[in-house]
Amino acid sequence: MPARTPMPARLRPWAFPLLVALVAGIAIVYTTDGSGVRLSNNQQIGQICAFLVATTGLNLLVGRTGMHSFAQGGFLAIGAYAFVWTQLKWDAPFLVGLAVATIIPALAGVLIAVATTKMRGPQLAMVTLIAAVVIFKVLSEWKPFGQFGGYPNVSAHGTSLIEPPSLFGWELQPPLFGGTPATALVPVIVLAALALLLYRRLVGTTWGLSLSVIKQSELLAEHLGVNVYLRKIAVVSLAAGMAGVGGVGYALVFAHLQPETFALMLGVNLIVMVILGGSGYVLGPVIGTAAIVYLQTAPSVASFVRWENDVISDRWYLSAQGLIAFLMIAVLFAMPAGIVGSAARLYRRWRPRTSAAATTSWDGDDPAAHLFGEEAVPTELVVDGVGLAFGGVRAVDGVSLTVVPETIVAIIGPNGAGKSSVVNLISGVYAVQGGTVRLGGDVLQGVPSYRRSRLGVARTFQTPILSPDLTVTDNVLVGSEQTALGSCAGAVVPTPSSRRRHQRDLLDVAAALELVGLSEVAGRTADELSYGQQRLVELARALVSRPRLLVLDEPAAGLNPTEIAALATILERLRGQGLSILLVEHHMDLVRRIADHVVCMIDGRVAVAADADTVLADPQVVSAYLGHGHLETTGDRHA
Ligand SMILES: Nc1ncnc2c1ncn2[C@@H]1O[C@H](COP(=O)(O)OP(=O)(O)OP(=O)(O)O)[C@@H](O)[C@H]1O
Repeated sequence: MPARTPMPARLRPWAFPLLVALVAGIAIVYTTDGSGVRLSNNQQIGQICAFLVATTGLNLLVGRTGMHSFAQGGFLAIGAYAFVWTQLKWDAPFLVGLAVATIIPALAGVLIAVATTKMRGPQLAMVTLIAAVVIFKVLSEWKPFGQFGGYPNVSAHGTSLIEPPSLFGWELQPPLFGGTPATALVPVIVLAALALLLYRRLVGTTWGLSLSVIKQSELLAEHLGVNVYLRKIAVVSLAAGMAGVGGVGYALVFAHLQPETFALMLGVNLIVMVILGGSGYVLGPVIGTAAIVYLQTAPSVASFVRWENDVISDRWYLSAQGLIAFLMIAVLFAMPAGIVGSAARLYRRWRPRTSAAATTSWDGDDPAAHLFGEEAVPTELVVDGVGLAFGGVRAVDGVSLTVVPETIVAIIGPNGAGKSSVVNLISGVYAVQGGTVRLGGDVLQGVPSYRRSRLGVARTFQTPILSPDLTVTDNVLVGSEQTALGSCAGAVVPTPSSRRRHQRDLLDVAAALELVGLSEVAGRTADELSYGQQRLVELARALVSRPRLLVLDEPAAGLNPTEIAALATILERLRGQGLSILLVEHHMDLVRRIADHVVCMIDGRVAVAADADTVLADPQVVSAYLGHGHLETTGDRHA
């Protein structure tokens, strides 16, 4: 097979914006041409673009954050009504109307996100479904809003046709008559293009990547410094604002509001568009939205339905909606990841793996010194008399230990001794029941995990938690310092400083990957890696936040002897940089080699604490291990 020429790295970031600009340009030229363009074609294109803004926002929720919301149709309706209000009541300029129609649904999104913050899965979906119904009822039946729902040219209903707004002195004519230039479609197409570019930009930033982590594990997200509560509110609000923009597009295309358009089915349709196209992929909603809008309005579908009624059966009436539903079920049955998702998976199977390249490679001297050299603040961890009980089980009973900078402390002990519970108390999974935990001058107890992470605590888990579809680089990048507003604003509107920060983060990722020996696989997706490599990705992710304390829960579990030796070398290098390292470990060879101090726990208490040789020779330790397994564990307990 001839070698494929990869696109030059310099051009790669421009490929997608150029493609979007090209397609948008063609759509604009076509719809504003006027001569002979069919009204139905213009309305189809306008409707696809209007809905696409909403479905792209929804993709952030469904595809990225794993939150299934039926309220997006309701937010679109709020945007449409708010825009029409500003036009008919205030005679406001177009951009003012657009801003109002974005902000009001975004605020409604905040309300719904706050109300549903503790809900997940079906419960969340149900509440958003009810919200969609309530929004529809209020808008269509409450008089102040209901008056905007009308049908053009039907005097019995009165008419609420919106006068064409003007933008920069340019009248935005809706596609109401065939053959006229539909100038109103220009902003609608531009807004759809901007929504796609925003999505694409957002998901590559630390802020956007954190959404994928929330989908994977909220616990992990908290441990990476993400305030999950605020981030979910932010993403629901952003998606709702985008739905509002979609509503403006809808009002511009049809120049009036037809209340039944915004009924519950709209929310259902929007979510189906995302899933059918391929949730989590930028092109998913494009394909899904275009396919469903086309099918719903295509004359060929109507003809088929007529043919079915006339020829096959007049006893069974197959509606266009019914036919589309059948088609969708068939497509999803064949392609569970949606059209784009399944195509992407096929492509990945076929693509030569060498094509995956890192965006930034490491060409410095010492990656450990890059990450920790200048800014490292040696910090001592002091755990003093902490306790934890689960019902009647005392998992941790008055445990005290200290990790001074530039040392590795290992906690060993038989299964169920309370080792992981101590780690969980330090990282904030559980609240301590008595005792204190301090890192340098900072008191950690009572502080949520995301703040502990920002104070310098980084940890890995017994079983690695990675986002399988993301590249190794992205999986590590998400460990970079997470701040709330700054990173969101920088993600939405790129500034020179946010760009510099992103470049710096990518360089840190390259350094961390070099340090753990994974530079070669930086561009691969996490699910292409071996188990041992996945553990090292977790370690790299913990390192890019430049922690002061590194806590590792059984880092050698599942690794082969060569990988364990490599891990030992990495940890020794990190110790050399002044880090305080605490690890829970069952591999005694590793403990013997690297631990400066060993704490053996038995039944929730510290039984012995000293250097490795002393602890491993202690009769209590020997008998506790003999009771539960082997002390000289050279193999892998989990294998
Ligand atoms: N979430 C929980 N709910 C109830 N009991 C728990 C929970 N987590 C731990 N325990 C109990 O607390 C005790 C200590 O468990 P822990 O996982 O801390 O032990 P460990 O030393 O880490 O064991 P292992 O080496 O098997 O990981 C055990 O009796 C365990 O059953």
